[in-house]
Amino acid sequence: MSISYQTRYASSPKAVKKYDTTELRDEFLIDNLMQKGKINLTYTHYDRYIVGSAVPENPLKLHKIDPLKADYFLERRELGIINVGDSGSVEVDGTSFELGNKDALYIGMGNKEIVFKSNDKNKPAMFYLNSAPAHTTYPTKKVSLSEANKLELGSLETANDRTVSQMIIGGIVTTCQLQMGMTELNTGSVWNTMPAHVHDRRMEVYFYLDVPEGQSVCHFMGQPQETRHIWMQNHEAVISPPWSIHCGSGTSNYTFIWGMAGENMDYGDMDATKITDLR
Ligand SMILES: O=C(O)C(=O)C[C@H](O)C(=O)CO
Ligand SMILES: [Zn+2]
Repeated sequence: MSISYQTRYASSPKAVKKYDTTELRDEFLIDNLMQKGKINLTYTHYDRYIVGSAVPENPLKLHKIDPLKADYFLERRELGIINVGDSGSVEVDGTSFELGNKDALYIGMGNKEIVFKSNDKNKPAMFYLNSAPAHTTYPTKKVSLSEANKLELGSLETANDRTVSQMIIGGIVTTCQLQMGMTELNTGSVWNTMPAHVHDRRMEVYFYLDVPEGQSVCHFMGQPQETRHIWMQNHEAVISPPWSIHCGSGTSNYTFIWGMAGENMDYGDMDATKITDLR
């Protein structure tokens, strides 16, 4: 089975300032995720982060892709997976890990055969995938949402009452540079990541889910004094360059998965922007 992949090169803030809606979406929006029976990947040149999905009706194997120039996908990489669909499993060199809805799995460098399976092909698992280059092997580990480290942030008064679940993060899982987690907005709250921040030491990707039928999320990006927006639908992802803010406001509450890589593994390493300084 062939895996479909596309490549995204990195853009400078100077260039992005001049992008129109189509150019912004072509460069940063990933709107081909969660297609039944397929593995779709986007290889970005932002910290060589790969974003993708696997939705198995029949078992799907994660083959190497050409830009890796490797013998197998995880020869020099690590992989984070969060299941946003029905139950399924991921087989890692013959060991099977059951993943229910919103369970995560970290797979260390050096594992050769990764196979995605759904428990019921009519109600498939939907595996969201993030991968970053790795320099050593750390143990593969499953993390359920209840095992995550929780941060209660924001308030209903400012429409940003939300729970951040840190899932693939130091203290829970040891990784080379990958971090992943999930942020759930409570009913009545629509703003994520406000006050907004940048972190020039890490890139980030947001994947929006649990967006109700007929609703959308407006994702904000750009330098704090030169912001742009991208309207996003359920199960779409957006690349956030290290120089860009990444926050959003929905027409209802929703959930999103964040994933990051770079040279600083400290989640709290963020340069916040005063809300009133945003332009
Ligand atoms: O709601 C939030 O705030 C977040 O989830 C923030 C992200 O986790 C993030 O941007 C981490 O750098
Ligand atoms: Zn961030």
